[in-house]
Amino acid sequence: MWRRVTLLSPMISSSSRSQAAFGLTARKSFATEIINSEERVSPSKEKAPFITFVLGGPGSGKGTQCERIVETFGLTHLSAGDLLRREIALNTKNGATILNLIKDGKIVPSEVTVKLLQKELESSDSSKFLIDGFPRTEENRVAFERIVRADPDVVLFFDCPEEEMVKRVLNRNQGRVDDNITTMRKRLKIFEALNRPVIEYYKNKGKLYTINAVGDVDDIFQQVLPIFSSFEQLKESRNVNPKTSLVEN
Ligand SMILES: Nc1ncnc2c1ncn2[C@@H]1O[C@H](COP(=O)(O)OP(=O)(O)OP(=O)(O)O)[C@@H](O)[C@H]1O
Ligand SMILES: Nc1ccn([C@@H]2O[C@H](COP(=O)(O)O)[C@@H](O)[C@H]2O)c(=O)n1
Ligand SMILES: [Mg+2]
Repeated sequence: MWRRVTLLSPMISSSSRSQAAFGLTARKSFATEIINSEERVSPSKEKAPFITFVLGGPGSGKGTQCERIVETFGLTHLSAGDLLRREIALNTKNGATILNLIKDGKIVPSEVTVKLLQKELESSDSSKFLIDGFPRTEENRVAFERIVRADPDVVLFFDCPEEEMVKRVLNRNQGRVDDNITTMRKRLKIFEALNRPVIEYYKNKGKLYTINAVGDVDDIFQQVLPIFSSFEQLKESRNVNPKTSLVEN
C-alpha cells in the first residue's frame, strides 16, 4: 500500500501542458514521501510508484504506443485487458464469466480487474507503470483508489475517430473474441457512455494529455515522447522521483 502526501500544486498546469508536450518548461511539485507508515512497506516500495493510465477507445492504439513507451522509458506495461484474457486462458474461477463479458463488449466487475492489477503492482520490482485500458468506468476508477490507494500521475488519452478504430480492430488478426463488428459496436457504445466521464474527470484534475491517435505510429509517438521526457528530466535534475498524486487516508 502506498501513500502520498498532498499535492502542492498541479503537476503541469493546463496552460503549460502543451509547452511540456513540445519540450518547453514544465513545472511540477514533488511530494513522494511516505507518511505515517504503520503498515510497513518493503524498502523497494517506500516511494509511491509513478503511475500512468492509458485511455482511448478500442483500437485507438493504446497497446501499440505502450510498447514504444516501454522501449524508450522502461515503464512496466500492465494491460487490464491482457490480465483479464490471462484469467480466461488459465481457466480460473472467474475465467468463464470474464470470457462472456468480453465477448459481449461489457465491463468486468471492477473488484476483479483491480485485484488483478494490484497483484501485479505489488509483486513487481518496478516503480513506474503504464496501466493500459484502465479505468474504463468511474466505478473502475473509484475501486482502484479504494483498493490500491493510489492515483495516476499522468493520464494519456488516445483520441481516434470511430471509423478508424473499427478499421484497425477488424484488421488486427490476433484472434481476439471481441474483434468482430458486432462486439466492436457494443464496445464503442460502452466507451462513449462509460469511459468519457473518466476522461472528463482527469481533464478537470489537470492530469490529462490528449494525443491525436490518427497517423503513423512513429508520428503519434512523437506526441507522447515529450510528456515522459519532461518527467525524466525533472527526476534527473532534482534527484527525486517526480510523483505528485495522492490518495490521503
Ligand atoms: N497509428 C496506427 N495506424 C494504423 N494502425 C495502427 C496504429 N496504431 C495501432 N495500429 C494497429 O491497430 C490495431 C489496434 O491497435 P492496438 O492493439 O494498439 O489498440 P488498442 O487501443 O490497444 O485496442 P484495444 O483497446 O482493443 O486493446 C493493431 O492491429 C495495431 O497494429
Ligand atoms: N478495465 C477493463 C479493461 C478491459 N475490460 C474488458 O476487456 C475487454 C478488452 O479490453 P482491451 O483493453 O484489451 O481492449 C474490454 O472490452 C472489456 O470487456 C474490462 O472489463 N475492464
Ligand atoms: Mg490493447
